[in-house]
Amino acid sequence: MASTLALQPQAVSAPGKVFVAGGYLVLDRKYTALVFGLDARIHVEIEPIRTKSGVTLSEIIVRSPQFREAAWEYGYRLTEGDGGIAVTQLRASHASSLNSNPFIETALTYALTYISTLQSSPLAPSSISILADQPYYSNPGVPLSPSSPFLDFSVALSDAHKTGLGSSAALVTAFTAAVLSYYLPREKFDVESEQGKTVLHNLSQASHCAAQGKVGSGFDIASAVYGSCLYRRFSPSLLSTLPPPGAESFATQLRALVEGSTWDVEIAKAKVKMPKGLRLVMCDVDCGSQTPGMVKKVLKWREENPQEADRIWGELQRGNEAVAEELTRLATEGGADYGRLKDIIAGNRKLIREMSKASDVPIEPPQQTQLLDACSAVPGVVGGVVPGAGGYDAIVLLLEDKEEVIGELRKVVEGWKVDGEGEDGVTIGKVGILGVREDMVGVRRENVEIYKEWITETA
Ligand SMILES: Nc1ncnc2c1ncn2[C@@H]1O[C@H](COP(=O)(O)OP(=O)(O)OP(=O)(O)O)[C@@H](O)[C@H]1O
Ligand SMILES: C[C@@](O)(CCOP(=O)(O)O)CC(=O)O
Repeated sequence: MASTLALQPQAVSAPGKVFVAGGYLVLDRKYTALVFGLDARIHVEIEPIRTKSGVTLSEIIVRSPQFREAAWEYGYRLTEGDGGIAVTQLRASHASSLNSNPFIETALTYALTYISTLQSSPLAPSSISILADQPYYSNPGVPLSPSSPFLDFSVALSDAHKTGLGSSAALVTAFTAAVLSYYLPREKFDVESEQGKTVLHNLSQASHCAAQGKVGSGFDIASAVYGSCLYRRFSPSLLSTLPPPGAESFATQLRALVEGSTWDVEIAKAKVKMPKGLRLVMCDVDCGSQTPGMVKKVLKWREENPQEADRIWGELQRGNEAVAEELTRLATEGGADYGRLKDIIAGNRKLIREMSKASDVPIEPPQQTQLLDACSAVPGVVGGVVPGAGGYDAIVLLLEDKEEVIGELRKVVEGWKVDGEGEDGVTIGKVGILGVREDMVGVRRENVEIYKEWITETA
């Protein structure tokens, strides 16, 4: 498959997220979430395939050069019956095993299929590189050169320790945007335009859900596209009638879904601001315990105790909106009296603990209560919460953006030690401050030059 037009290299990045308020509630459209985009981004660069040998390859090669054995080669072809573009992973050699990456494979299938509905010319082969900012993983890494912003982690992706910033959502968003920007002319897709963002959001939600095999609230894709926002989810039924890739009419239905007006998602960027003197800090908590099934268990509790759950969720929703309103008020009117904000956050934490207890799910378990209380007592720290679904592995704090406040906070968290295990048998280990803060900007085009040293030719 060869194209007649010379395609220009493109690069796009999308931010990670921290879910400050509305975990669980946001699964129901009645409620909203307060999500902040972070200044940690996943970058995707795409360019024509270059081979040392000069041989023409008709495939799309995706690499994540910061990790070992992280290359995926795909063949692709237009299917019959309007089933879209079928993507097949190829083996690099007979000896190598197939190491699949469902997020990349699905995002590629959906993006190429959408493109195929907009233009009939064959899609030229390409080479795609993924580069992630350091805070996504807690593994130590080394820069390729002193000026390089990206680290070589020297491990396989399966050995990367994720810090929970939403790597798959930022990846799917940046990847989809890069592929669309590369193959489509600007008049058909412009990542900087509102229409372009809508298409990107809808397409990325559809492929991220398909790759995950479940329909979550989609807050992570929304913040990867739009940055910090107040988010009301789309109706999950929107995705239920889409046929699977390759099935009859997948391509037409995907385009209709992505461009259609049925999306009832609400993204309010204007309702979320960060006052000038404040910032977010995230702490990663080293903890062996994973808590699968938390969402299922909370939803079951809600189903079985509708009155109690409605009361707690109603109060939490008001508290969550109050956080957004107070932040916006402080950002607009100025002032440095954070007393009200402190009270609102403390009130929300109380409700979260109530929900934890009632559902018997460790959303804010006692180990995290101790850590949050200690951090909140540091002068200049307004408050903090367990982000997203909660659990043992992270906290997020709102504090005055001053060196001395971070310095004092660092002393508390880095010396943090819980003696013995909690009643639930879980011990939390080392706590570290992640090198991230909030960022209001979502997906954006990048200069392709910054990735040069990471891009390798194909043999
Ligand atoms: N740098 C990368 N290169 C290629 N694939 C990646 C990269 N980072 C993440 N991924 C893909 O995303 C998957 C991780 O996604 P997952 O949804 O489990 O976690 P997350 O989005 O980082 O975390 P959370 O939802 O807890 O915030 C990896 O298994 C891999 O397929
Ligand atoms: C519990 C939930 O509301 C938030 C999960 O957030 P996180 O994966 O912990 O960042 C689930 C969802 O919104 O899809």
